Amino acid sequence: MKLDETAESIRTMNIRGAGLIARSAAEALKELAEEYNGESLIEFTELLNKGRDTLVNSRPTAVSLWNAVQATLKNVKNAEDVTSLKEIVSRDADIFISNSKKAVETIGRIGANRIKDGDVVLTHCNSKAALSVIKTAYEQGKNISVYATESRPWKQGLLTVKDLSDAGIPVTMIVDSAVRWIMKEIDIAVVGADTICSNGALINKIGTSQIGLAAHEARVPMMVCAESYKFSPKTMEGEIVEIEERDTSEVAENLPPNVRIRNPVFDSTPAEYIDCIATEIGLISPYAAYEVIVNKLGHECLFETEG
Ligand SMILES: O=P(O)(O)OC[C@H]1O[C@H](OP(=O)(O)O)[C@H](O)[C@@H]1O
Repeated sequence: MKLDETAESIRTMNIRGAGLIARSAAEALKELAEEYNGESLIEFTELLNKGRDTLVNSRPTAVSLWNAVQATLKNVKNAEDVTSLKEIVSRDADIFISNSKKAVETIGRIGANRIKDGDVVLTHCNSKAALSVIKTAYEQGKNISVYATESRPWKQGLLTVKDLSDAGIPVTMIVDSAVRWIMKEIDIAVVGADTICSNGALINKIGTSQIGLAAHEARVPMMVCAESYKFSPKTMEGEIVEIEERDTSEVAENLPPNVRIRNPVFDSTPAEYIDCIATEIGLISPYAAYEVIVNKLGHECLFETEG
């Protein structure tokens, strides 16, 4: 798939889920590099930078996309010629993609340790990292069942219930507004992440903060499942994460013309509602987000887009 097609597929949500978006972006840059048949290092670098911008502008909220292109292009400056630049981008894309897949597996193993035999789990939207945790717990022989939210307006919950059902896990779908009513039956809420801020706040699918609030009220722990590239270095500089608002036709059509619709598709859950974050580098407190950004992602990535 050409880079422009990948960006368009991300925008239209044919490619979706923060981890898959990240891997697809790395793959698109790799293909762009491999297909370059010119001889100018400057022209090649400009092409890659343009590709990076096209990808990053396709969806604004999930920092996984930004971190993926940073990781793929971080050594561009070290290339001496066109051939070495191709090799560098191809290698760094492969490393990112491979580490990303391994991270989802590791998160499954670590997060599953927090799920007990007999637990009733609540999940939201369709997170590969959260599903890795739930499926690993089930594969460990734990007798669990799952409530999955519908996740309006895109109804990603339908993907989740199919996946869990295919794995043999008892699953019940509920509408998003049933979360607080059902919470009394829930032992643990397990959700994914699009972005985690330096203050530990979680940006995830719209409705996640209501789950956090209801779980907090009911003293039900909420575990976030997130690869380290879901943490945002940009928030360390005070950036406020842009919450994507998508086309209103996704919510409803043919309403009277004076009815306004809004379609924010992410929200922010404060750290105080989050029990723990299962990452590939361990189970951490949301208040350790700053350390993950500094130690795992590095300050360097903050400044690479400048100049
Ligand atoms: O990376 P994984 O864990 O698969 O998904 C993380 C998050 O990405 C999704 O966003 P969208 O459906 O692309 O808007 C959901 O918000 C999900 O929780």
